[in-house]
Amino acid sequence: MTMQNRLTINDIARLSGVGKSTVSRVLNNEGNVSPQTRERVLQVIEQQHFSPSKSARAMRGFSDKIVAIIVSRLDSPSENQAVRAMLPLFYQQGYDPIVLESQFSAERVKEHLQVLKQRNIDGVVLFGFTGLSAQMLTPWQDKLVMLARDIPGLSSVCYDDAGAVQLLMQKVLAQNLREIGFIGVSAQDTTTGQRRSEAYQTFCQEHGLTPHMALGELTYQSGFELIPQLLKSNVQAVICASDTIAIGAQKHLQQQQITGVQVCGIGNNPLLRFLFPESLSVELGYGEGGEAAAKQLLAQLNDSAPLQQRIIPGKLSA
Ligand SMILES: O=P(O)(O)OC[C@H]1O[C@H](O[C@H]2O[C@H](CO)[C@@H](O)[C@H](O)[C@H]2O)[C@H](O)[C@@H](O)[C@@H]1O
Repeated sequence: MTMQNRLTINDIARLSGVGKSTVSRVLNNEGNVSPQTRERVLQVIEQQHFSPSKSARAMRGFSDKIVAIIVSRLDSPSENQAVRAMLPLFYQQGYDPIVLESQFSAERVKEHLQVLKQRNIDGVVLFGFTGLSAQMLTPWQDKLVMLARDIPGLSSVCYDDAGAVQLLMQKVLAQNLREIGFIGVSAQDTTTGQRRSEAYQTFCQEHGLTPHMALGELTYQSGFELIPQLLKSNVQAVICASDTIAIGAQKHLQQQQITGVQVCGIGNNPLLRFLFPESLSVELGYGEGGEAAAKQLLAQLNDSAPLQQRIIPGKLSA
């Protein structure tokens, strides 16, 4: 346990030679404290790396109920949709949400969880990813819901990765397009990578189609740079593992004035619909997933509800 952990407002008051209420007034930025005293208290707070506990926060009029949302990327459109859907539910129940970012680093998640434990945070929604271990997360199982990934022993809300690819493949095949390419991401990413790529390959095998695959990153740039490889194989349609990748692929086709290639994505991103309305996409249920994760976490925290693993079904967007 760190020094920071053990200190209370009483300790700060003692070390500063003032009363507890004075420390509280300084923390609250209220008047009625001389500049010298305020300076002294702030110095002690800084020296001791003091941060007020949840109960002290409550004393200062902040909510005593806090949930953390650990996203993988703050600039991810899909994660933003999910976060936006969960926020109103937390607010309704009097929880203040705080947002942290993992950048797909298990080490960073570990650090975040350590701090959240020290701060006695009520619960966590974690956008999961490959590389997170059950060992690290199981101690949190009663107060954690994972989104986009499942780990045995934890509540989770996942998307139907394989189902989304199948929906798109069926749709383009029904249009009698048989040269279908795929732009995916590395199989080190279990869901967006491995599951979606495998669904594509399996579908090709089952329907006697020749696979044409290119793998890159979760970026516009990847779609833009990889589609030329598939065009060399005269593809008539390209399934992209995400709408972000599909936007990049469409941008290339637009720049090169290539028409007649049906581009498909996954995620029903409004930007893809706005820029390239001729694209096909699957509504994977990010909003629904965010809502489901928030509801599950609140049920665990408020009613000790049992852990639950759920998969949101996707549907072709209109
Ligand atoms: O371009 P985006 O809108 O960010 O969508 C790309 C994919 O993002 C999500 O998957 C990635 O983050 C997940 C955690 O949220 C992680 O589990 C997964 O491995 C990453 O690929 C989202 O879940 C996918 O549906 C999006 O396609």
